[in-house]
Amino acid sequence: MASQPMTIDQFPVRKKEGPPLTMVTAYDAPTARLLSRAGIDIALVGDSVGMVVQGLENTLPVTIDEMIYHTRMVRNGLDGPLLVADMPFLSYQISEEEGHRNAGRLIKEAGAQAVKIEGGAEIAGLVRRLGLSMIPVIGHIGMKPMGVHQMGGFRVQGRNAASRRQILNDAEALLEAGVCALLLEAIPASLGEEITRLSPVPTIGIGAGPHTNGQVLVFHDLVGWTPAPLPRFVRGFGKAGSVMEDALSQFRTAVQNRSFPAPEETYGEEQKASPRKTAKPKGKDE
Ligand SMILES: Nc1nc(=O)c2c([nH]1)NC[C@@H]1CN(c3ccc(C(=O)N[C@@H](CCC(=O)O)C(=O)O)cc3)CN21
Ligand SMILES: CC(C)C(=O)C(=O)O
Ligand SMILES: [Mg+2]
Repeated sequence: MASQPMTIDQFPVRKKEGPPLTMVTAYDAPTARLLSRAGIDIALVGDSVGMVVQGLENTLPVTIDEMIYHTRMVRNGLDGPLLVADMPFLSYQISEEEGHRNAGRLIKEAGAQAVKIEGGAEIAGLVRRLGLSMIPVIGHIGMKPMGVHQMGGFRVQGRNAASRRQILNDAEALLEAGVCALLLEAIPASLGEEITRLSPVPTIGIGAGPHTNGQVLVFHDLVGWTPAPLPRFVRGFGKAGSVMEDALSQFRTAVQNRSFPAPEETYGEEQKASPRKTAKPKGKDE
């Protein structure tokens, strides 16, 4: 259960003391309720919705209107975790003005409390501009899934000296521009450690090793609802996929052998209290 609602002013504190931050993706209200009940710190409405929910091969087709729609649904079920929304592909790359308008929509129309943006030094101007509108930004560096075509697939980043230097430069530029946290994706643990050491704000890692100030995973991956093969950094903490599949096959069997619906699951012609669901004593029906 959520104790104190999570807010961004607690980030510097959680960097220094307390347990590592937990962030999990959510795309709808029922999932938001689960995160809230489990005491997760941050709900991320990720553009991974394109892959995980829409069934696409990458995140590029996701639109700002889809992100607003999903962020609203999450907001409606959320009680406690901080609400962060991803800026999708082409919602901020064309101009700072467009980025400003779209980040503002996620806050104003959808109820996000911060936005997350893939990019390094090239988005520093936008981060500063959003800061002037008091919109908190999480910078997302390392593997940036929107670069899938440039990378030729989803590839671990920062493994050679030049790439490592570039990611460190990006981290420094974002920190200078005033990000409230850094999300580090698919980089060697030693680089995750180095950025965490130089950063005054929390780092949250996904495939960035054990030294970051928090960890994030995609909901469907961590509950065991994503088909194999999974990236190396995923741990399936549950078996939600097989639990739901089992419920579905039980339903199919029960319908086919006519054990469902049973009499107590069936309406008579008279109004009758259901023995399971109402407190009305038996025999007092009108
Ligand atoms: N379900 C899901 N989980 C995610 O973590 C996730 C998404 N979707 N969609 C958006 C991005 C894309 N992500 C990905 C996708 C694939 C790999 C992957 O295949 N990694 C390989 C390593 C590749 C290499 O060695 O360079 C692996 O085996 O870990 C990693 C991150 C992370 N994000
Ligand atoms: C994987 C996380 C960090 C993300 O950006 C997303 O879910 O879109
Ligand atoms: Mg994303």
